[in-house]
Parts: sequence; C-alpha cells; structure tokens
Amino acid sequence: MRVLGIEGTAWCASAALYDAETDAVLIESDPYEPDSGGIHPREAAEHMSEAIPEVVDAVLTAAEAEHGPDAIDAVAFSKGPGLGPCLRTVGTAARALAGTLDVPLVGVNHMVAHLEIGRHQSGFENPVCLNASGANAHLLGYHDGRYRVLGETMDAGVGNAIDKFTRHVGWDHPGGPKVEAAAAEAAAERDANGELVDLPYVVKGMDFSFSGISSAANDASDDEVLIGEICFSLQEHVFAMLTEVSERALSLTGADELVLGGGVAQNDRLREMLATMCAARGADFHAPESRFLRDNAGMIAVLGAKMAAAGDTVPIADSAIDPKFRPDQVPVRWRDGDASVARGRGDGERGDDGDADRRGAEATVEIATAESGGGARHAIKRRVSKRYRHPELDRALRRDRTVAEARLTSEARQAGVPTPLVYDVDVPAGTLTLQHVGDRDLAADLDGRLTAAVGRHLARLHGAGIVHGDPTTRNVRVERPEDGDARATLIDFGLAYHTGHVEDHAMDLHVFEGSIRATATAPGSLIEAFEAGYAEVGDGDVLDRLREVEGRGRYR
Ligand SMILES: C[C@@H](O)[C@H](NC(=O)OP(=O)(O)OC[C@H]1O[C@@H](n2cnc3c(N)ncnc32)[C@H](O)[C@@H]1O)C(=O)O
Ligand SMILES: Nc1ncnc2c1ncn2[C@@H]1O[C@H](COP(=O)(O)OP(=O)(O)OP(=O)(O)O)[C@@H](O)[C@H]1O
Ligand SMILES: [Fe+2]
Repeated sequence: MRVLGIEGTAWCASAALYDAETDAVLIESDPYEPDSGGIHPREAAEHMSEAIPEVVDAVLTAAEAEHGPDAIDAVAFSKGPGLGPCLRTVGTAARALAGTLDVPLVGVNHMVAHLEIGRHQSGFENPVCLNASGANAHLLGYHDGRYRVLGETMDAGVGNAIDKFTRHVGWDHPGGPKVEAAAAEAAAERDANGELVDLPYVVKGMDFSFSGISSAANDASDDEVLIGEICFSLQEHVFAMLTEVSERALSLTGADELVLGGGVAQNDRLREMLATMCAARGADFHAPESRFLRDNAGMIAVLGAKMAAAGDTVPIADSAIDPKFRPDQVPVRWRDGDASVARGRGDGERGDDGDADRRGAEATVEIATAESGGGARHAIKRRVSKRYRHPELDRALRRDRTVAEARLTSEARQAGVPTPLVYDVDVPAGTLTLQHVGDRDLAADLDGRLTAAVGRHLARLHGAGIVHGDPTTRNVRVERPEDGDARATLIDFGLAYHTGHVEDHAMDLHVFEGSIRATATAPGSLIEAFEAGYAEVGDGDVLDRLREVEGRGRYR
C-alpha cells in the first residue's frame, strides 16, 4: 500500500509518500517562518493555502513518475489538533485529492502520529510515549483500546514555553534550537558545579506545569542574568521535569520501553537525559530521526497506512477537521485491543511481595527486619541520585522531598489517615526508615471497597489541608488480614504539600483516577466507588471541581 499524507496543523506545510512494502518515506515540506514574534494564525493560514498545493503536487508527481497513475492507494491528513484555518486548508486539499484519485480518505490525529512513528521505527510493542512538541506535552500509553493520557502539561506546551522566553529576549521563532545552542555554549564554559538560575520545578504526579518557569526565565533576563546561563538552567529544569514524569510513567505501568516524539525531541540534551534515565532502569529508549520529530507529513502517511489497512477510513461527509482533537479520543483500530502498556500490573497479580526489595521512580526500597521490636519489618527508602539531572537540582529535589515526606507522612497520620510510622530520617543521605505496611500495592489488587477507602483517606487528608501530590495505585499499600476487612494505607508523600485550594485537592483525585484508567481492566466501577468514598467524608466542591478539571482537558 502507498499512502499520500498531508500535514499542516500550524507551521509546517508538508506532504509525504509512504510505501508500506519498502517502508520508504519521501517528505516534501515548506515551513512558515514568521518575520518577527511567534506564529501569527492568519499568516500561517495564508502560508498553508499557498504551500499545501505545491508540496502535494511535488509528492504526487514523484509518486506517479515512479509508480504510474495508480501510485496512491489512500490519502491521509492531519485532522487535528491545530489551528482551525490551517487545518481547514489541509482538509480541503485532502478531500479534493481523494475525490480526484478515487481512493479512501484517512483522518489522522497529529499527536498520535507523533508517537506512532517512534513505535513504528523502534519495533517496540508497548512503549510509554513522551510527546515533546511545540503546542503540547504529554505522556501516553496504550491501554484498553486507546492511547491514555498518563500525564500532561497543565498549561503551555513545552516548545511554546521555551519560545515564550526567546520572544521576550527578542530572538526569532523558533526559539528552541537557539536556546539549545546558547545552553551548549554556556555548558562548555561554565564550572561543573556552578549554580543554576533559580527556576520553579513543578511536577504533580505525572502532570507538570511550565507557566511559572517561562515567567521566571523572563524575569531573570530583565535582571540581566547572563542569557547563556538562563538557557542552560531552563533546559536543565524543563527537561528534567519531562524525564522525571517519563520515569514515573514507566514505574506506574511496569513498561520497559520509551519512545519520544515532537519538535522539542530534536534537542540533544533532552534525548541525553531520557537515554540516561532509561539506561539506569534497564529500559529501552528510541527517538526517531529529526525529519520525523518536527511536524512532518511522513508520520501522517505512516499512521494513515496502518489505519487504512485496519479499515479505518472516513467518508468525505464525515471528514471534518477538529482543532481540539485529543489523542485519547481516537478509537485505535490498528493495534491489538488486548495489548496494554500496563503489562503485569493491575490485573489480579495478587501475590504477596514478601521481602523483595522494590524500586520506584525515585527511590529504592529495601525491606529489612528490625533486630529489636519482635521482628517487625521496616521499609528503608533511599532517594537515589539521578544521573540525568544536574547535581544541584538533584540535591535540592532529594533533600526537599525527603523532608516533606517525613513531615507530611506523620502529619497525615495525626489527621487520621493511615500512613506508615516514620522511624528515622537521614536528610543528607536522602533516606527514610518507615514502618512496613501492606502486603502488596493497590495496583496488584484493585477492588471497589479499596478504592472507596482511598477516597475516604484522601478526603480526610484534604480536610487537614494537605494534598498527597502523587496518589497513584502504586502509592497505596493493601493488606487483607484473615480475620477482617482489607485495609489501604497511603505511602510516598514526597510530593505532598499544604494547601487549602479546591483546585489542588481536585488534582489529587484526577491523578488517582488517571492511574486507574491507565492500568485497570474495568475502571468505571472502581472510580465510582472512589468518588463515593470521597463524598462520604469530603467536600462536594472538590468533586465538582474535578468535573471542571476533566472538562478543561487541554484541547477541549
Ligand atoms: C499541533 C501541532 O501544530 C503542534 N506542532 C508543533 O508544535 O510543531 P513541532 O514541530 O512538533 O514543534 C515545534 C517546537 O519545537 C521546538 N524545537 C525545535 N527544535 C528544538 C530544539 N533543538 N530544542 C528545543 N526545542 C526545539 C520549537 O522551538 C517549537 O516550539 C504540536 O505538535 O503540538
Ligand atoms: N512503608 C512501606 N511499606 C511497604 N512497602 C513499601 C513502603 N514504602 C514503599 N514500599 C514499596 O516500595 C515501592 C516504592 O516506594 P515509593 O512509592 O515510596 O517510592 P518512589 O520511588 O517514590 O515510587 P514512585 O515514584 O514510583 O511512586 C512502593 O510501590 C511499595 O511497593
Ligand atoms: Fe506537532
């Protein structure tokens, strides 16, 4: 099968020919380059209407020269997300071409295309996918017939966050490559132990935020901090956040493959951090070559061919574009519906984990038997140093989280939330000695009674003005005593903090429900029980806000 793909969601007018038999991809692109500032939607749309016919024509001519008049078997186009006027040009061109050639039409989700190209090239079965593009940033994993959003930016896309800073200092679009060059130059000159510019580092579970970091970088430049130093620190923070959430996603799902996509993925420092993180965990990492990372029609044609082969084509009448098209709205018909990123997790793996040492995303946990105290078991949690991140950032994060975890685990317990006793804290070593709780993680033993209990525990925690910050099914321990009801205990308070804001409380619920949706076989009833448990003890406003947070989904 040969598919002609068309891309033009924002800046890159592109057409491509994909030949599924030879796996060859020919791409013809014409980028829009703003004279000043960022992307102007009207100028971008004008560019598309001129450039799309030209790139399509070039690819079609090449295809027909080689394969004759029946060169094309299907036409695939970016249906969204993106800028409405640009998408409309792409949609119109695709419909006209499919009509003239009398071949089927395929509407492709641009975000899913950014990650499927990596899966296609790597041959990985069930990777976690990190999309680091201009207007977006999210972690996806295939589960139960869809690409689930495991985590995403709460505000700006990663490229846009960087470009916001470069616009402020007067550099032309796109800013990412210029920041990379300035950071590399500064890195070559700076003292390895030189201080970083102080920027916010915001990770909540597997979600993250960039809005504060762009403003802080802008302020630093107003304060005349050396620009190379700001670029260096900006990259160290932003990419460490993306690497950390990727590691959390690998840890939550149990996956051992990561693929990277999106324009920002062309950045060597980001790739280096992800490769270092994966190597340390024994996971495989793949980033496609640059021409498949930035916006391009090659990825649209490759996914278009998979979709067409699965019969996933659209009649012209149903081929409307969708500027807010989310990746989790796509029913995935080209993959095995039983496959899951969460292999071996959440599906009745009820075994006792015994005395096995565990490894989370941040820490190693050693289970030891205390010499005194009648053989009670302890969990010794060490926040290990992460080689991918800058030593100064690494020290600060390990220190702050160890302190927070010790303090908030105890405060939560005082508020009546089941948590382990804290026996000892060694801040310089990043080590906590905790009471051993539970026989297994909730991920391995999910039921509605337990998720209801988690709902009540979180409500009580919020009532005390604390949020957990990372309440996933791996951060709840379960115990089933022979003579009583199952008990759930919350662990891992490293991202916990004090707050009375309804929004922060709702984010906790959002994170917990996301971890269930991404791993459980029948999430609906588990989530219902969880919310009922929360409603029993907690504040109804938080549940209302949760609905709002969900409805707000970034492209809705
Ligand atoms: C919806 C669609 O239109 C949108 N496309 C998009 O954002 O273009 P993309 O090619 O994936 O990414 C462009 C971004 O990628 C950044 N970028 C390019 N090279 C970079 C580099 N070496 N380092 C950091 N950022 C880089 C640019 O600064 C720009 O912000 C998206 O995928 O979100
Ligand atoms: N007090 C404890 N009692 C029993 N098991 C524990 C305890 N603390 C941690 N564990 C086990 O160790 C694993 C990792 O611990 P924890 O979640 O605290 O580390 P982490 O590195 O922050 O993990 P992640 O970020 O992946 O959630 C847990 O999923 C759990 O199985
Ligand atoms: Fe893109």
